[in-house]
Formats: sequence, C-alpha cells, structure tokens
Amino acid sequence: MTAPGQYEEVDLDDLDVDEALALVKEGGAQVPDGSGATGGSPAVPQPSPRGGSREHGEHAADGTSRARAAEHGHHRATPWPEARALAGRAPRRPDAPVSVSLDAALGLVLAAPLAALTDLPSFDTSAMDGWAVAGPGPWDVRAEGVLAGHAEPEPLTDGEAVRIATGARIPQDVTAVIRSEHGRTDEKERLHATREVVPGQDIRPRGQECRSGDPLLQRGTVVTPAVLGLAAAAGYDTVSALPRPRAEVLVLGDELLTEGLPHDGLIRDALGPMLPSWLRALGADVIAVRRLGDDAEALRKALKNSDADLVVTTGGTAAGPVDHVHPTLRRLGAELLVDGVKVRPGHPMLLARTKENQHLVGLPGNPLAAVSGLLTLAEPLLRTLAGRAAPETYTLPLKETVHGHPYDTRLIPVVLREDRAVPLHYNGPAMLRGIAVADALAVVPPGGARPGQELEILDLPWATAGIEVCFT
Ligand SMILES: Nc1nc2c(c(=O)[nH]1)N[C@H]1C(S)=C(S)[C@@H](COP(=O)(O)OP(=O)(O)OC[C@H]3O[C@@H](n4cnc5c(N)ncnc54)[C@H](O)[C@@H]3O)O[C@H]1N2
Ligand code: MOO
Repeated sequence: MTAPGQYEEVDLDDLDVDEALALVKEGGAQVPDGSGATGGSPAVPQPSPRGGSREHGEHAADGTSRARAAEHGHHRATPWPEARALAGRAPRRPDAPVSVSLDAALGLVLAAPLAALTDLPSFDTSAMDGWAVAGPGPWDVRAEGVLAGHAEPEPLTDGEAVRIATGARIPQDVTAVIRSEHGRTDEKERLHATREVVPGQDIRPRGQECRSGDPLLQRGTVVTPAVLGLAAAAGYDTVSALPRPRAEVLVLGDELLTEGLPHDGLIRDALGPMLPSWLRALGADVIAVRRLGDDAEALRKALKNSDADLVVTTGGTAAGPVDHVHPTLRRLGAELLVDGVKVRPGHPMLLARTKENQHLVGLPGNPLAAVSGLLTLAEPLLRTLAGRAAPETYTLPLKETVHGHPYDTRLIPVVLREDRAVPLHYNGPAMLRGIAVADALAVVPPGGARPGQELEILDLPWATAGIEVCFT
C-alpha cells in the first residue's frame, strides 16, 4: 500500500475548476482522497483534442487552443517552450569581456580564441623513464642522468647512453629512448636492449601537440578543468572571458523564519538557502540575498537601487493581498516579457525587463514552483548573459505513467536509472522532498505520458557539473 501522501500528485489546488473537471473526465486525476491509497496503476489521461496528442509545445500555438486557454483564464500565460526561448533572447547584449586569472575562470566562457603561446611540448622530451641512446648498442652509460626540469644535457655520441626520466629534455643526437624495463646494464655499466630499438621511440618531439600560434580553443568554449590545464600548459596566466552575470535575490514574505522550527503560522524560508547556490550553479555571481518581508515599498526601493543583471524575487507573484510583485513592476514602468507560463508547478512565474540591462525573474513562493521558474526563465537568461550555448536537449523513456495537466506542461522530479526516467513522488508545488533526491526534471507534455514515452530531460546543474564547480 502506498504510504500516506505518496500518490503521484496532481495537485488539484493547482487547477482551476474547469481544468480539474476536465482532468477527472479524462480519467487521469489521482485525487488525494485522504486515505493516501491510490489503488493500482490508474489510467493515463487519454490524449485529447486539447493538445495532449500533439507535439509538446504546439498545443497553444493554434488559435483554437489559445481561445480555449483564454476561457480557462490563461490568456496571458506563455507556453513553456516559448517562455524558455523568450528568456534566452531577453538580454540585449552580454557584458564586455574581462581578463580573468586561471584560478577564477572555471565555468566562464572564453571571449576570445585561445592560441598556443608556446610549442607543446616546448622541447624534445622523454616519454618514459629509461635511457636515451645514440647509435646502435650496446651503449656506455654516462655517470650522470637527466631529470625533468634540468637544463639541456650535453649531446650524446654514438654508442653512448644516459639515464633519463619521463619529461626530461632529450640530449641532441639521440636515436631513441629505451624504457627501463626493456634494457639491462652489465657489470661494466654497458647497456643492452632486450627489445628491438626503433629510432624515435618514446621521444615526444617539440611541437608534437601544437606549435606556438596554433589555435587551441574557440571563442565561446566553456572553461572546464581541462581547459584550465590546457591554458596553463600553453602559457596563459589569464584568459579573456565573459564575466559571470550578477544576480540579486529578494526573498519576499512576512511568514518566513530563518532558523528554528515553524511556529504560529510561520514557516522556514526554504528558498533563501536554496537559490544562491542554485544560481551559482547556473553561472551567476550572487551579489546579495535580501529578505524584504511583504513590504511593497521595500521591494520598490530594492529594485530601483539594484544594479544586478538579474534580480530574482521569490513569492508575491500571484494576486493575493500582499502579492506586491506585479504592482511594483507596474509602478516602476517595467516591461513584462512573460506573465505566467503554461507549466505546473510554477505557472505564476514572470519575467520583466526592469532596466536597460536588467531583468527580473519572479519566482512563485511555493518551493518546487520556484525551482520550475528557475529552470524555465532564469537558466536560459543566465546562459545568454554568460555567452554559453544551449545544451543539447535529450530525451529518455519514462519508467512509469505520469499524469499530465490538461493544457500545461508539467515538470516532475525524476531519477535516471538504466537509461529511464523514474518519476519521484512528493512532487507537489510546495514540496522539495522529490527534487532533493532527483537527478533531473522530466518535461511532461499536456495530457500526461505513458511508460516508454520519450520525455525531454532537464539536468539539475550539480548532477552534470559537479558541486565543486558550482561553488567557485
Ligand atoms: N487565486 C489564486 N491564488 C493562487 C494562484 C492562482 O492562480 N490564483 N496560484 C497559486 C500558485 S500555483 C502558486 S505557485 C502561488 C504563487 O504564489 P506567490 O508567488 O504569490 O507566493 P506566495 O503567496 O508568497 O507564497 C506561496 C506559498 O509559498 C510559501 N513560500 C513563499 N516563500 C517561501 C519561501 N521562501 N520558503 C518557503 N515557502 C515559501 C508561502 O508561505 C505560501 O505557502 O499562488 C497560489 N495562489
Ligand atoms: O502550481 Mo503553483 O504554480 O503551485 O506552483
């Protein structure tokens, strides 16, 4: 039996009355009945003319569904794929490039191509520990060997060998390097090869990898740990990169506690601790996290004074008595680019241009809805500001049935197991229990998805980039 609360939640609080009725009629809703039991595997909502059977994203593009959406009070909401594309196009220009030392460049995007400042290797070098030999053997071994980092050794004469370490400079006129395991010395310190010696073996010639001036990396390359290594090897102390977009987080809500247990209707702020690291993982430099309560004037002032590239607000996006985001944006003359998205959770999310080079992403207060807003609007916007290309999209087959919203996209936390996306429970808009153990979010088209159906997967930044990368 399913434990209480373990139903795959289609939060009916989340639907308006018509939508809820439509869903029930289509046979897809697992309505929490209080007992917590969901009873077997219920039917997937049947694809309906409302868009479930069409390609994801198409459903709202036609006039009929727009009209229908308007009936359902969604006249302003942008379809999910369009909202992401719009957020990606919103910034007018990325910032001017800056020169960044290698230790601060991880995750940035190269603003100029990287050409080698030196030959690599920069001298003929031994690929193995052993002996450098000249001419045919056996060879007289010199008393003093050559180590990596030593100045250029004396040239060898025919019949001479010198002990050499991996990475050491090859003396002039060397025929080959013999690995230590492929030679032996006799009592007279004469070296005999135990294998055939091929001229040039185990010598890395100068410039084998690149010549000075050779192009190594294109503009637009993301600085990974390997890029840092290559840049250093090629002689760079700094690289030209696009700066991290600067983000400011404004946490709204009088009901939020920053420590201790919930009490007297107050709850812990789950977004203040989550968003800065998440934004960093998305490439932003978080310059401030401020808690403003439900104070419209404080919000107005904070927005007016902020010089961040991106302001992220949490809560206050809906139309409740203390939901100040819309009125404040109106008062400031901001341009609303996205006002609601046809996605669950998170549909009240919004995107506005607040200043010439500043955007605001308004995340709904429900924590999973905020995550949805972050990945729908903040991720593409930050990606563009940072000059990064959109990642290749990919799909995975779904392991189990997922109920859909009749008209909107759903994003649900999944774990990736054996090349399948396994939906997680506890995926309601106010819940973080599912996403906390998730590898990714799966994009469920309107109408739901069946086992085996290929769904687009949105990776969570730390699942692919590694947590350390996120925190530099
Ligand atoms: N009449 C309507 N009411 C609501 C609608 C609607 O369409 N019509 N949409 C609902 C949906 S869906 C969402 S999502 C929320 C969005 O609300 P807001 O963005 O205005 O957020 P709040 O009302 O401030 O908070 C909602 C919920 O989340 C809790 N919250 C807020 N901030 C935090 C935080 N930092 N950490 C943890 N929890 C937080 C808050 O206490 C509320 O419970 O609106 C619905 N209402
Ligand atoms: O569905 Mo709201 O959009 O709970 O997140």
